[in-house]
Amino acid sequence: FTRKLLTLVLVVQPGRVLLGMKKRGFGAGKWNGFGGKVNPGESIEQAARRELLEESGLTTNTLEKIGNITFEFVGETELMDVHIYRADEYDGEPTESEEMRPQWFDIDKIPYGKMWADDIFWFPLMLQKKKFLGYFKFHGHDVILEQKLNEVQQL
Ligand SMILES: CN1CCN(c2cc(NC3CC3)nc(N)n2)CC1
Repeated sequence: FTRKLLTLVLVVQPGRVLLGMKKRGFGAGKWNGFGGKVNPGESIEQAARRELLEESGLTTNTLEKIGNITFEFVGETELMDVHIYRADEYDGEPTESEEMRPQWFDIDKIPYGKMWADDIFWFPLMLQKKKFLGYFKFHGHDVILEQKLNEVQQL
């Protein structure tokens, strides 16, 4: 298998989380955090900051590494290696971009039915500020065939 480095940033405030409606490309039509690819010569954290700014208009001083999930898709040889961060503070105003339409969601109204199927499993850990390692094997984009998710003390 080859691994593709990807980032995902969740901006969390007391009682609410900022999600973006993906307008095009991979995951279009789903609510998600903000993220993308890691360019050559960029650290994963720098890539996460860049994508947060590009996709939401926000910057942050408090990017906490909280998770790492590997995704396998049946029949594909490229794994997705998603590095997940939490930002508890931010600067700027959530701004729609070409990629994303941002919206705040109350924690008890997170639209899991309109998000990637894995989110319902690890969001609760993210919201409790736990750190985790995960592995999800997908058949297509909607069916999880296998999953592993473990809390860890450090990433
Ligand atoms: C650049 N993006 C960032 C986020 N990302 C994913 C993937 C994902 N599940 C995988 C089955 C697709 N679940 C969430 N929540 N985010 C993919 C790549």
